[in-house]
Amino acid sequence: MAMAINTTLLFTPEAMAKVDARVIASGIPGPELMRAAGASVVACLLSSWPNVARAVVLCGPGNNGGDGHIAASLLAAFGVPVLRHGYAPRSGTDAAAASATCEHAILPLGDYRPLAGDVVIDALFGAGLDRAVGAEVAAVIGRIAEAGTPVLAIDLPSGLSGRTGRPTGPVISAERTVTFAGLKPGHVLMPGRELCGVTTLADIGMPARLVASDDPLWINGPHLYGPTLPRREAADHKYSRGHLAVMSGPLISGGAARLSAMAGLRIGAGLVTLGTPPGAVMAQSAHLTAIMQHRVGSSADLAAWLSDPRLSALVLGPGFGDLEKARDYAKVLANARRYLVLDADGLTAFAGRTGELGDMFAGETRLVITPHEGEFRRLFPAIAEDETLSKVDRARQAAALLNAVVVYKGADTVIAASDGRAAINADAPPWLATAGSGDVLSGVIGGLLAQSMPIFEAACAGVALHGAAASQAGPGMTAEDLAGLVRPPAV
Ligand SMILES: NC(=O)C1=CN([C@@H]2O[C@H](COP(=O)(O)OP(=O)(O)OC[C@H]3O[C@@H](n4cnc5c(N)ncnc54)[C@H](OP(=O)(O)O)[C@@H]3O)[C@@H](O)[C@H]2O)[C@@H](O)CC1
Ligand SMILES: Nc1ncnc2c1ncn2[C@@H]1O[C@H](COP(=O)(O)OP(=O)(O)O)[C@@H](O)[C@H]1O
Ligand SMILES: [K+]
Repeated sequence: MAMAINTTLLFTPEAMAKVDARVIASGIPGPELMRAAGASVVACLLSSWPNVARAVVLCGPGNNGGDGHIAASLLAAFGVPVLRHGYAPRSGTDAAAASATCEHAILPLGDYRPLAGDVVIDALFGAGLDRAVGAEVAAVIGRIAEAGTPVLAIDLPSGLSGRTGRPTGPVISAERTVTFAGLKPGHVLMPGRELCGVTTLADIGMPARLVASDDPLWINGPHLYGPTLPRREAADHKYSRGHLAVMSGPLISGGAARLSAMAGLRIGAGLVTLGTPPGAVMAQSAHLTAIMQHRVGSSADLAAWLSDPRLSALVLGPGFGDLEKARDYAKVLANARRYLVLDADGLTAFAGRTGELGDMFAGETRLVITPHEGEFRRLFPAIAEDETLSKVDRARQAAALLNAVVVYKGADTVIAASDGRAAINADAPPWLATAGSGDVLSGVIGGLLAQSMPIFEAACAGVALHGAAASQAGPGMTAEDLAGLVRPPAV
């Protein structure tokens, strides 16, 4: 039978509980899963800390604790000194059976004092955590952090929500985390990703067909967008590869639009034109070679330009400046049924007016918005303030409100569509946090839209390829370097 880890879907704790139930109902007993989970924890511990002096298993009352008991008994069998501190399992449960396999007594949690050479196995709470940990757990978390004792977390560091990636209160900071069958949002959303340390996904013998979920939530990657990437054909000519327009701001802030336009060209749009206000045309000309210009000073100019049907996608916002004009242009673009990437000033222009923006772009989804945290808060204050919502929930709600694809940026960029599909991008390097890198992203997405990629897939691919270019550039990268390194993958 094919056993599996699922490396593309993300499973909320609720979705993973359904997987568990399905697997057990299929005839694989819970204790067997627990034994495999405990064994994978031991394998990780012994390969990462081969010189461990003492393995200290902190065990909670549920199945997370059960995995810890299995690990404790295996480690003892291997001759590793073992200590168990924590709570007794509830009687009659799989965790109780697991606990009975270990002869070491369970000492009170509060009695644990870290020693040099200890490695802590955190088996207190995993997917079942639903509130802040109590004072006793908080105290031991504090002592471990103070002593700098390395922690290997089972499933999730205790105190971290697997759904939101946010701590519910005091939280373990792990060096490594071993989780099972599939990642949870909490492993990739910030700050969860950092609190987990290095996360390993272990195969515990669940049949592949059962490691599935109805929730359309993925890790971002080519499994989402690969089949829809623009294909290069021998008969291609520049017009067949799409025409992207980037609206330029005034003289003082034209660089942002240039970065965006350069990225659009690099990602493969056949033509890229700056729509430039008359006062900035000369200055832009001095900087441009492959990128063309068209004079656009008013909504009427823009509407006239859009009579060219080849102009299929536009970017509006980077360095744009004039908020009223941004609103007018967005309306013209919506009426002309063009694809629009709205970024930066284009987003600020609609603060307090998201209803208006959603109405403009009703019907087939043609709008992508790319807010960073500040812009998201400005646009959707009520959603942003709701502490019960994860970043995925927030992006999904915003997407549904606007009938748009939302690219909610950050170290854990979330891409969400109005139909509920969502992806989390977890591998962008931190040196992307540099002025102008967001302008490059809007151009990448715009360039892919101009090449007729479907809108959600274009946004996912844009975020992934933007991150890949940054990884290639390395630390010290500037937005100019980044725009120069963006490339379409070979298809
Ligand atoms: N998915 C898989 O593939 C597999 C999963 N497995 C493992 O199962 C784990 C999930 O087990 P689980 O459901 O028993 O939950 P777990 O995290 O042990 O919590 C236990 C109980 O603690 C309580 N509690 C909650 N918060 C609390 C707080 N702050 N302070 C105090 N108490 C708190 C709450 O009970 P309550 O007190 O509310 O009645 C809760 O029910 C999973 O993480 C993985 O390690 C593997 O064994 C096999 C394959
Ligand atoms: N710590 C980080 N790790 C990875 N990517 C990041 C990080 N911080 C920001 N980014 C990415 O860098 C880009 C910054 O965009 P933005 O904030 O709009 O910058 P700017 O307005 O200067 O262009 C986004 O793609 C964002 O997701
Ligand atoms: K844990």
